[in-house]
Amino acid sequence: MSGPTAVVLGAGSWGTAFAKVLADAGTDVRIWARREQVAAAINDTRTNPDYLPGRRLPDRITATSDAAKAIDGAEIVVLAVPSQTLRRNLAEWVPYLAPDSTLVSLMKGIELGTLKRMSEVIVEVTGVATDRVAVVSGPNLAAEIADEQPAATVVACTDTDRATLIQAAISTPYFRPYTNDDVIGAELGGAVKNVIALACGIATAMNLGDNTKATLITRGLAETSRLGVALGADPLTFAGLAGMGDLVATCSSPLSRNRTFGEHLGRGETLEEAQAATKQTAEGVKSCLSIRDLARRHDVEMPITEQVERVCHEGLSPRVAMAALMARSTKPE
Ligand SMILES: NC(=O)C1=CN([C@@H]2O[C@H](COP(=O)(O)OP(=O)(O)OC[C@H]3O[C@@H](n4cnc5c(N)ncnc54)[C@H](O)[C@@H]3O)[C@@H](O)[C@H]2O)C=CC1
Ligand SMILES: O=C(CO)COP(=O)(O)O
Repeated sequence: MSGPTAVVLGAGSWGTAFAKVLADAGTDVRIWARREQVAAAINDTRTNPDYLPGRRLPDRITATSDAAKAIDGAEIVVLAVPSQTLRRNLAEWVPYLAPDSTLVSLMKGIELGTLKRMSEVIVEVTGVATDRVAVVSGPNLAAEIADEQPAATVVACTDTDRATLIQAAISTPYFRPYTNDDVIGAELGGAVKNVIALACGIATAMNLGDNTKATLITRGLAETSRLGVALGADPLTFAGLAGMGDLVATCSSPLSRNRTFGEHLGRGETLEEAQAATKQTAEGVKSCLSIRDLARRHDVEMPITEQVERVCHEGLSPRVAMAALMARSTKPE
């Protein structure tokens, strides 16, 4: 059975793995790659050696670096570029969008300066109604999904029919999507967990143990929920796949780019040294700034995010940051 046609804009590791999920669920998929050589490699070798080496991609996937060709006629338009470049990329793609297409965000970040969530950026740049935008977020480390290891995710959309359409388009024996109408909660869960994963990476490199990491995860979830509720999210979302699920996966996994980036910082490297050592997007490094600003704007306390921002961008030593967290005034849980 053939599903709707889809385009995935962005040939990074999650964009490519997600295209495989769509294809395995019976959807014909085009991938847009920024670099022609990445598109050619996908078409010629059925792999994406730069971002997802060693995983064979289904024949239903084709790739191009021509955005107009890629988007033409697609009913599902999946956005999988780094959060901070979305606005610029999307502005170029608007003319090619089909009138009733569903725009799906895979991105886990908050825009610098505007402090907008990715779905807000999408609505602002394209002018589409909010209910045409869906967010897919959950414990979905790209390499594990590409290896077909069982995992679940959340499809959040205010339009239940669209959420169900996307759910059907990505349901496979190894990928199990749940629908949810809490777009704000799903996006905040995804963005803030990257910052907490940086903290867990820092703690790992400091040789701190599982109690410390469980404390960061749990109190990280508390500050995520506080911000979410202030912005109108359903607190229950944070107990689900897009909240706790993704937080636990990212904070525990050596596959996480954010946690790995945190390890570089925890070993005493500067931001520049850590950046030089990593090729892929660690969204939390920039989003810790916008999340901190969002928290301040809404008068929400986010102590872990504050300390991660200081370590990343103000050169604070991880030991001083950890001591500052422990020295906060005592309070009820
Ligand atoms: N990799 C993962 O396991 C997961 C990633 N995500 C999220 O998905 C989003 C995309 O991440 P990945 O695919 O992992 O990224 P990646 O780091 O593997 O690749 C990023 C992609 O964006 C492209 N890119 C970089 N700068 C660009 C620009 N200025 N304009 C257009 N394209 C540009 C790169 O060429 C590459 O194709 C991020 O927000 C990430 O947080 C979400 C779930 C899982
Ligand atoms: O979002 C992710 C897993 O759900 C991937 O996390 P990283 O971007 O830290 O690799």
